[in-house]
Amino acid sequence: MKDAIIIDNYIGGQWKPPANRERLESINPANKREVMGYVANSTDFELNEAVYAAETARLLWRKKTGAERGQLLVRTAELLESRLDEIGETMCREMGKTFAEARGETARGAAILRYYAGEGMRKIGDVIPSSDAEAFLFTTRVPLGVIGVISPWNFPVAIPIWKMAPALIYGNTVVWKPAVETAVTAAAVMQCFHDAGFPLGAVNMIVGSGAVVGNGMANHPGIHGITFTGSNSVGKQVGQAALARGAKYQLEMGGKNPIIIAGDADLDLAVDAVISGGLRSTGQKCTATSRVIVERSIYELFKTKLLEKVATLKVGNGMDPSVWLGPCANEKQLETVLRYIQKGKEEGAVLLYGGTQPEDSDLSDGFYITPAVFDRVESRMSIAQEEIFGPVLALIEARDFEDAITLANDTSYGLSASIYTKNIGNVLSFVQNMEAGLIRVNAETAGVELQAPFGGMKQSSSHSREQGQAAIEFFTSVKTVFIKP
Ligand SMILES: NC(=O)C1=CN([C@@H]2O[C@H](COP(=O)(O)OP(=O)(O)OC[C@H]3O[C@@H](n4cnc5c(N)ncnc54)[C@H](O)[C@@H]3O)[C@@H](O)[C@H]2O)C=CC1
Ligand SMILES: O=C(O)CCC(=O)C(=O)O
Repeated sequence: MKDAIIIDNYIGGQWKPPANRERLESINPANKREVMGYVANSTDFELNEAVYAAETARLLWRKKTGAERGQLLVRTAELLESRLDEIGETMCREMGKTFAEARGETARGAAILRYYAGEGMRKIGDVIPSSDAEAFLFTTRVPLGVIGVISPWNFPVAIPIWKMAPALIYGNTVVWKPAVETAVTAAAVMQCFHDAGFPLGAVNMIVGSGAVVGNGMANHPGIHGITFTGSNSVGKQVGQAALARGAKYQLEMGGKNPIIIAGDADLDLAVDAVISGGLRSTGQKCTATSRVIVERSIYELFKTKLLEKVATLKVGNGMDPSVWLGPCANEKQLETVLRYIQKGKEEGAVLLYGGTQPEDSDLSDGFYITPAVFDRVESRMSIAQEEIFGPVLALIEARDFEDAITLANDTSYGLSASIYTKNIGNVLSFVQNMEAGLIRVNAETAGVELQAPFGGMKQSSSHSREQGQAAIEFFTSVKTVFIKP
């Protein structure tokens, strides 16, 4: 067990304790007795200080060239890369995903920073023919100002970086509120920005509860744009607060992602995709597979193959290299998963495998759950409609391919979806009819590429897109310029 560390706020280029000296605990979900950090329980006081620092910094920051801003992002990427093991271990111990996944996510953070460093050198406008022969008409883009970033615990490095890197490269300054559950990992990321030498106040971090700091950010008149990833209920509150005061907002929220296994699919590959997409990170991805829609002709065979493989997955502490599935990230999440497993049984689905807390005494202090496979799930059931955010797979039988598409769309969410088939007609029908922002053919439902737009349809997002060049739409305003001699 390592010693717990103190996590302060980062404001105007300095680490500062909260004025009230209050702390919250961030604990290791693999062993709830291990406190990872005593993290700031900040209030509006620190939030105001950070917004002021960001506001003061923005006038200088926006005057730097894209190349100058990009150099700082590259330096941050280098620092993150030089600390992959350290940050990967902190993440694994603080939120439970395996060390390999945590290290991979940290490397992804570095790749995102490099990508956006390059954005500093790309075009930010268009020349448009004017109706006046003497005039020059063009568009340019300007930063929004101060950006509030509210991030969750499930991707504590990648998500904040894919929000902060584009915010910064396009000339905005940032106030970031990470999830308390992963504030120790967040501080390690923030330290990379600090060590890279960003101007004082360009990036700030305030640690505290969502109800106080997160809500305070959504309502703060000094925050010009707010980008959020998390639950639907909170996302909607953030969006409404921002709308009410005329600020720009971007919300990435839940998913209930389907994978369709068509009658002609390669079943071994499909099983691997369901396991990887549904159970990696203990199912705690908004892109995780949760509904497995299988055509009747191969349903029983697919089920047998899936169960065989699921039974081989080792549950345990993610720092053990032989472990495939770490604990749920926190106690509330474990309780949510257990509640849905109970509800699934009550509503008539058949629990074929898992869904229990392991009996192994070594695991008794962690938030562990064995991966669950439900059979005979019907689309109306809660486990087929509501986001669980855990290692729970719901098998749904489809009469035929058309029925599979109808079932796949039978949800209020529309984040990601995938299909396994060899039939080009099935592929085209899926591409045309699937209501989701990210659709993948012969691949798992998770697997976001940093250079491509990412976001959902229906209730999954505010209909905006993050990542890739799509990020410029949120983090800048278009200015149309007409010049006449
Ligand atoms: N889309 C995604 O990637 C995520 C989805 N979720 C979903 O949300 C469920 C609950 O997880 P939570 O961690 O409780 O999500 P959450 O939505 O409460 O937390 C996400 C972020 O919002 C902040 N927040 C909380 N209340 C706030 C408020 N009133 N105003 C502004 N910010 C606030 C949190 O501190 C955190 O930084 C999960 O079971 C899962 O279904 C959770 C995390 C990520
Ligand atoms: O699948 C991914 O890599 C991204 C998932 C995500 O954005 C999320 O869970 O919030």
